[in-house]
Amino acid sequence: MKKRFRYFIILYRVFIIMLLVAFISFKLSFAIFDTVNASTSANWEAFWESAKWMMIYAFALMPANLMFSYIKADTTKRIVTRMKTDYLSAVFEKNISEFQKDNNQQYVSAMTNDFNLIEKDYVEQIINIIEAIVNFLTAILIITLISPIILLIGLGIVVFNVIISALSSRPIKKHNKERSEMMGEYGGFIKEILSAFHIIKTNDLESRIVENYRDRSEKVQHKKYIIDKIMSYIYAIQNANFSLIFLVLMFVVSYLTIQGVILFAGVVVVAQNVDNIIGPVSQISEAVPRILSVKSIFTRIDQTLKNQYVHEETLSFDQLNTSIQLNHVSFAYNEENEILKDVNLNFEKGKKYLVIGPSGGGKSTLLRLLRKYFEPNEGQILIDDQNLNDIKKIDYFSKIANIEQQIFLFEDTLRNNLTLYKDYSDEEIYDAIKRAGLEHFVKQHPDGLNRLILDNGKNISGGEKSRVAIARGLLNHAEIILLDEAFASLDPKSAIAIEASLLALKNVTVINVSHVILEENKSSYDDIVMVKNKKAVLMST
Ligand SMILES: Nc1ncnc2c1ncn2[C@@H]1O[C@H](COP(=O)(O)OP(=O)(O)OP(=O)(O)O)[C@@H](O)[C@H]1O
Repeated sequence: MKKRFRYFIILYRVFIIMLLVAFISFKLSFAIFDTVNASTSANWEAFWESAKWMMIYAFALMPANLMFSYIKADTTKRIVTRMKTDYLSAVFEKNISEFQKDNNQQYVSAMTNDFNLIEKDYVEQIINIIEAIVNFLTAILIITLISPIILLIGLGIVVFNVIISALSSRPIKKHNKERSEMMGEYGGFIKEILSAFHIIKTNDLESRIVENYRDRSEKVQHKKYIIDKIMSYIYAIQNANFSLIFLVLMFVVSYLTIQGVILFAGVVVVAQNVDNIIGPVSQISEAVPRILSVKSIFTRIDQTLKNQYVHEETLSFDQLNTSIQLNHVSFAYNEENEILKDVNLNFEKGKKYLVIGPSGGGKSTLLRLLRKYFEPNEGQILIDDQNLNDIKKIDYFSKIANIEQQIFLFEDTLRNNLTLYKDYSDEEIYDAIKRAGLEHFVKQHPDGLNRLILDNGKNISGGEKSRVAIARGLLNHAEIILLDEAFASLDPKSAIAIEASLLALKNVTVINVSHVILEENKSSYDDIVMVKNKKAVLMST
């Protein structure tokens, strides 16, 4: 979110069209001046000529203003879309380990509530300020040409209002920050109750949840009420200020007319342009506190995106040649609880390993280290003698397949869920489908590979989901397949068949964490790893 300036380069379009509007307004003002002047001096010829130009400029102003509104809306859309897209890309820059520690709701909240506020209170207000400045300067120029003394009054107004704006933004800033945090938690709560829908209904928890929701909603609404209340005080002060400005300006103009410094036509033009002094000052006074109040939201968003731990990865990785070696590896998620201590293991290329051990013993943790989600606190994981920490994620991830019990499916076709949007021939896809035991599933549906998978696989069974994940891994031609309870939701017959096909893969290293040992395939493993009491040791099969 740093270097926000680059998002606003596109504002040149708004600026150009605004200059056009300002130019026409300028010409219109002087056409009015000439028309009134001609009428007071009873010069018909000059009157018709200037009246003609007055009409031309007045009509030209309509399409110019329309174009301005269009460009303004289009520019806002482009800036906000770019900011949102960059935000999501920055989220994907986060380390997996740090992302897992965070509450995901903060990202959801940033992409919804925070960006709505940024659009309304930041982007739109910056555009309003450009519009206001151009209008203000045009009006000042026009009035200065009529009478320079009014320029001094105009500048006085600006200074006064900027001070008021800056002072009034302070309380709003604090409340906006608190509201944004509150919205994050509120969104998390809503997500939670919707995902626990069936548990709430079957356990008769509706009234409790509704009450809890009402309390939280009340707090959120109350915060908005406080912000609105402060904003109304600010607007009231500003309105009083503007009325005063109008009176002062009209007093000065009337005085100068009596003194003979300004013509009557000048009074008309000043009156016509007073709005363009007061309006922009009002717009700027309203926009500045809103823009400043968004600063806290940007700070919060920037913090959510920051990786606490940054390690530069320098090594490329094309293929596994010999082994994956754990050298005195120790790991803890937090200081109190060490999960693995001084683990030494060697996974050889092409061999098949079954990882077993008691629940909570650290099997999945071992896999997470091998998947490069986390780094060992001590010791090293060496991939062909190169430290896994230094290997580029993009290279490494393209060579491993992760198959887990929890499988994520996109709301898209079966084909895209299998290929993960990469290019594979139909032959390759059908081969993976066959080996993963998905043939019947594909054939039974009239749309075949184009059948639609709904909302994370709501319309398919757990076993079918597992097979999709396995087919993905096979299709990816991964060199290292890491499985975590991948067969847990399969019937024994399918589990045995799929496990056997994975164990038959040549040159592919398979590390399978599983509670269940399928006796039929046990002897096809090269080694069994027991993870227990913070240790991981090889046992013979
Ligand atoms: N992200 C995490 N943060 C903190 N502690 C964690 C985290 N993930 C796992 N743990 C803890 O680490 C220990 C090992 O967990 P792990 O999931 O590796 O065990 P496991 O052997 O795979 O267990 P199971 O067979 O039940 O899946 C457990 O005590 C668990 O509570």
